[in-house]
Amino acid sequence: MKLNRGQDEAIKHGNGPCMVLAPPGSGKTLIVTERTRYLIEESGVRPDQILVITFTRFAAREMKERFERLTAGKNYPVTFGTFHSIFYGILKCAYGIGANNLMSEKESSVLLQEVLDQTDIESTPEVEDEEELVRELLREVGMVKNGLCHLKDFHSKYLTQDEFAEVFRSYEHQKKELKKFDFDDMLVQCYALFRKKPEILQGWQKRFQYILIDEFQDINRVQYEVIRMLAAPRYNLFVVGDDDQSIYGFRGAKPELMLYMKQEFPSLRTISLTVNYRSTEFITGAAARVILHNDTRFYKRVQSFRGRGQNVHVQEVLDEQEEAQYVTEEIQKKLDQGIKPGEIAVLFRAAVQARMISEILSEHRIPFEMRDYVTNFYRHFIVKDMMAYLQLAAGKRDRSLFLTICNRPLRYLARNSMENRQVNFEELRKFYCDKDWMLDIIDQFDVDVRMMKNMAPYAAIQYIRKKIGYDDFLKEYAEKHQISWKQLMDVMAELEERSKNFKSYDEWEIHIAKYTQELEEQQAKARKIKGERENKVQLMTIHSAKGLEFEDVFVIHANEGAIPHQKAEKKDEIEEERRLFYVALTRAKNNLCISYITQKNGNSIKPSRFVEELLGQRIK
Ligand SMILES: Nc1ncnc2c1ncn2[C@@H]1O[C@H](COP(=O)(O)OP(=O)(O)OP(=O)(O)O)[C@@H](O)[C@H]1O
Repeated sequence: MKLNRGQDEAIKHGNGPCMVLAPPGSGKTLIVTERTRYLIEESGVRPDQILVITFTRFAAREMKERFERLTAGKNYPVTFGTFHSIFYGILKCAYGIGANNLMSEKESSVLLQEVLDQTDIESTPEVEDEEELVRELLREVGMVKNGLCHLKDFHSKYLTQDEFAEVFRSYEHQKKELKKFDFDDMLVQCYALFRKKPEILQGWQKRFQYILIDEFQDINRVQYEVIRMLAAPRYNLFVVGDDDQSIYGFRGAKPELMLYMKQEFPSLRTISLTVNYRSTEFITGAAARVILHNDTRFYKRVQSFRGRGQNVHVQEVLDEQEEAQYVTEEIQKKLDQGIKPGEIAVLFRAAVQARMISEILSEHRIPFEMRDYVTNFYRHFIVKDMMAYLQLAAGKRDRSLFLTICNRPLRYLARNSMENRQVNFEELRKFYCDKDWMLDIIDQFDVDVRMMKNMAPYAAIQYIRKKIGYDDFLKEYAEKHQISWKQLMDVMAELEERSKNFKSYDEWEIHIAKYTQELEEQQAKARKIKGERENKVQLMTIHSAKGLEFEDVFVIHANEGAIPHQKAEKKDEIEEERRLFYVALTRAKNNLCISYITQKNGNSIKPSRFVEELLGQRIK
């Protein structure tokens, strides 16, 4: 492979800070491995003094493998790792913490859920269910830590300032009591350690005299600060990145730190690369037309090394079903032409958008692999409410079931009227014996539960919605929390549709347990690092596709509300969505197909503004 001038210059950079700014497919990863080899073999740097940092375990492993292929058989002891793995190693040496001190994502969620249960905080705006609220709050807790923010300066999207502070403090306190560290603590604790113990910092500065970082645009404040301390006093800091591919703002990434570096290190050498070796001209051109609409970016010139290639294809389809059929047929044609399944990717903004395509691919017996977490529909709060009603109808009387739905719709039943593990209507009547109007409500509640006793799930759900008044409750809920009522009705419609397949609650319950187990097993597999992808079509979110490349890429569901995501409103949020779309387009080497739907649940839906930017025209 003949390196271009910019690549050669970057690889052979001497000492001091250097930043390589480069577009997709320009060989950034290649430069990191080549430079590491160069430092050892040409500049005489000791391999154990070199630290190479990436953002994901997958990327770290791929980088290490590329380096090992490059330096076949030499087994240089260079340290490759993610920020987390490296900072964990440092904390391990300093405090002797071990794997049992680390909290898994699941444990963090459980703890945060417990913290929420100890407060009076109700389900809140903008999230669909408790599970999503926990996930979002954990992300916000992480943002405070990763951004080295003061609590008073942080504004939660979901809780008031006081509520968020209460949750944050309580979560941190209980975690400390358990002597546990979560994912983000690794960074914050390392930062605190280096500030408190200069002698420890000096030891690590001596150990890692050359630091190289890939995907630098994804760095957050605390990572930046720790690296700055670690790289001192020599600042042999070599970073590569592309501000247009910064897609982790929602987790606290600060691409502007790339700009900041220029001010902080006046001696910083900046090298810009311009050649894209991955994608054809049609693809790089289409991607460039889209990203030009972002204001906050470094200007870049990009040339394709590959020639014109095939035109980018944009396909309009009626709905998700038709889209999945279309993409599956196109994939089959590619496979018939001899393209390996692993060289084909289907990319989407959110994992739920893979539901239909995965079903149709299975029907056609096309092997595929999903990389992302798909939320379990049965964990949605509406579904949980319906299930609680159905269980009461089936004769169960657990307190938790009563607590779930006793005020959905509002019945004015207080928690302390249900003190026992098992609740019965007689006890409720006794509790409210001096309030006639409450007795009427309880009687009606009792009648409703008995009415549903012999109903099939579909009929029972109809009864809950219309006779008990659950739809009205949802309407009020949507208004109070300013969320889309239509979205809640979509969940209801989907649940009703699914309920038709089951004659009784018991039958349905068995199905849900089996489905949940299968989903969890598939997700546990997906979490493991994947190597071999040759034999399976790759289905993944755009976030997961970062850094990867494929012969053929299908970007599905390119619609307003999906990408840009419906929650993205502010200019910077839209710009991050545009960068995501850009990342998706630039994964393709030869063929790129983008599809959008025109109808969803009977309503018309618009194509993404990014598709219009790509085409250079409005779609009518
Ligand atoms: N000088 C070169 N000559 C030929 N091919 C090259 C050259 N430099 C890089 N490539 C090839 O271009 C492709 C993209 O390289 P690489 O994955 O390193 O890009 P990247 O800049 O890290 O991309 P991204 O930012 O999109 O993740 C790879 O297949 C790589 O082998």
